[in-house]
Amino acid sequence: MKHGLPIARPGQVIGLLGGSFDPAHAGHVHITREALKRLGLDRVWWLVSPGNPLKARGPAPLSQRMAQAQGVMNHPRVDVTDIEARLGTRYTSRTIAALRKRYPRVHFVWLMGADNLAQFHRWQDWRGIMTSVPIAVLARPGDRIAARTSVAATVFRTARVSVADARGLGLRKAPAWTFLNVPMHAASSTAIRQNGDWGASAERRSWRDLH
Ligand SMILES: Nc1ncnc2c1ncn2[C@@H]1O[C@H](COP(=O)(O)OP(=O)(O)OP(=O)(O)O)[C@@H](O)[C@H]1O
Ligand SMILES: O=C(O)c1ccc[n+]([C@@H]2O[C@H](COP(=O)([O-])O)[C@@H](O)[C@H]2O)c1
Repeated sequence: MKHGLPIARPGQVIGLLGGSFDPAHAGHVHITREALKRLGLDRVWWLVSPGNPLKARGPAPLSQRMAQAQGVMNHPRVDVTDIEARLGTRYTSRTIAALRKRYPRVHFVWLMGADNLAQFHRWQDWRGIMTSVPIAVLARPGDRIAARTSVAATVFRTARVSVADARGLGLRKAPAWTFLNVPMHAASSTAIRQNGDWGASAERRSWRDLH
């Protein structure tokens, strides 16, 4: 880590998995391993978000989510980071712009579950994200059809890369995205929270309180 940011070598292909991780679970681990394998990534960085701009409910404190995520994700090529808090960014478009500026010779790939592609067109400057980094979408139970018929998938249909070519996704010029129809994992943070296994005593703050 340099200035609290991970070190990356020029030419490396790094997957970015942004999330609330409130809490991190086996589904996150599963898609991370699948992305490493199927996209030929050198590393994956988990970006534990200070707070999802679209979620009204505030997450558990960042330090608590970071510690829990570090306990769940144990892989030599994965870094669990609080990059967005360090950069002072919340919106993905700004995070990606800041990372591309700091790591001009690194190839970033944005990773997300199918549920996020379905509502991707609600993200700030989502077209700008699409045209700045390649994106890999990973199957999630219940969300495959919504993702495939989403606004983003429709608008950028000609930029879709076949699974057969997914290994080279990170070196492609954006817009370029692929849908990885990986074996699905049903874990979700919502279900864990509903079971009362996480964050019952966590101090929760709304996203607005964080600003
Ligand atoms: N089981 C899963 N399969 C595929 N993708 C997943 C899975 N769980 C999470 N993801 C993806 O990981 C990223 C971070 O997810 P997040 O931290 O919001 O977890 P979550 O389980 O979706 O949380 P919540 O239930 O609170 O919305 C998102 O892109 C999400 O789509
Ligand atoms: O930039 C946006 O407008 C935006 C809107 C919603 C979600 N995101 C990002 O999407 C990632 C997944 O969020 P979440 O809460 O579903 O885990 C996380 O990195 C968020 O910061 C980003």
